[in-house]
Amino acid sequence: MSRLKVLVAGRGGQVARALAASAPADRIQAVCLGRPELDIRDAGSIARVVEATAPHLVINAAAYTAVDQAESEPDEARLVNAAAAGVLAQAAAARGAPILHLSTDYVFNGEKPDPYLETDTVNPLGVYGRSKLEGEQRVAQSNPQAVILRTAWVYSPWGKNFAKTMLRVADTRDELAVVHDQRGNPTSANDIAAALWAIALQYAENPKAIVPGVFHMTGAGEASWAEFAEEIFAVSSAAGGPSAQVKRITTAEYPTPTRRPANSRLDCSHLAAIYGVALPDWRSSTRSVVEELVRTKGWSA
Ligand SMILES: NC(=O)C1=CN([C@@H]2O[C@H](COP(=O)(O)OP(=O)(O)OC[C@H]3O[C@@H](n4cnc5c(N)ncnc54)[C@H](O)[C@@H]3O)[C@@H](O)[C@H]2O)C=CC1
Repeated sequence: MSRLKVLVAGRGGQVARALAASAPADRIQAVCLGRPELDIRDAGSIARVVEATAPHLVINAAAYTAVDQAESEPDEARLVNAAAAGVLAQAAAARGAPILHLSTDYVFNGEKPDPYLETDTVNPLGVYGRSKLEGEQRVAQSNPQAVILRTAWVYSPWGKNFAKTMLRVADTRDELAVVHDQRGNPTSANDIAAALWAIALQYAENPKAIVPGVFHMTGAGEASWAEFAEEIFAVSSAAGGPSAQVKRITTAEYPTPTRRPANSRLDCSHLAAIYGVALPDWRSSTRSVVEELVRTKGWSA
């Protein structure tokens, strides 16, 4: 194959922007589309775009990601994250194209004391997690070459994310209360993009390289939200950006519309074993994203 043509759905999102910024242009032609040209809720829009772009592979980075808001918009969350994801996967399958589909750590209830394996029982605590879980099932049923990649705690220089929120709040406050009893894997959208391109390139080399299934794909290492915030402020302060004192609190002290899993750490060894892909440690990636945010004052955007 000369150049692999990849359709990326969800253009404005963190992962889609990271994909657009890092596509290896000599080997991959990335066509990144979002609304209004590609609205994945609209099967006609998917059909038109897939016919016009004729992709060899599809990446679904479009999603309804407002975790708390999903509790009051369950139909919309389900439409985007489940039904639409299935239709996109089916449209790819009709062309013989694999789909790389992103999912979430929030498919788990967080009661396991250790990092979750792909074989562990799923049991989402809220609407968002349930809609993403149904999306996994629909995508897998609709495309025999579906690679479902569960990631977590995504941050980047773009869009809405925890790192930007911390810097924005620290710009005006000296102290910040952050929960310390939820543990997970902070994951840079840039690292997700690099991993997705690595898998796509394996397919470009060898069409038999796709191993379908569910894979965990997060930054290496782990943190609580409070530890993540502390690291963000340490890097920011060293780079001359805003920082604040972190007051470690419990989830009970910070109620939200959706319950979050106390433990959402994912074991990523299956991805390493099958695709040879492992994401860097979250601290090194946090450093580069926060330094960029400080350089560009990007937290205010
Ligand atoms: N942000 C996070 O912390 C986490 C994200 N994920 C998953 O990773 C993937 C990427 O997440 P992010 O890039 O952070 O999300 P994001 O919210 O930054 O981007 C999602 C994009 O999808 C677009 N979109 C929504 N509905 C659409 C539709 N009907 N048609 C076309 N585009 C539509 C939005 O406009 C947005 O640009 C998603 O599948 C998400 O569920 C998983 C775990 C954590």
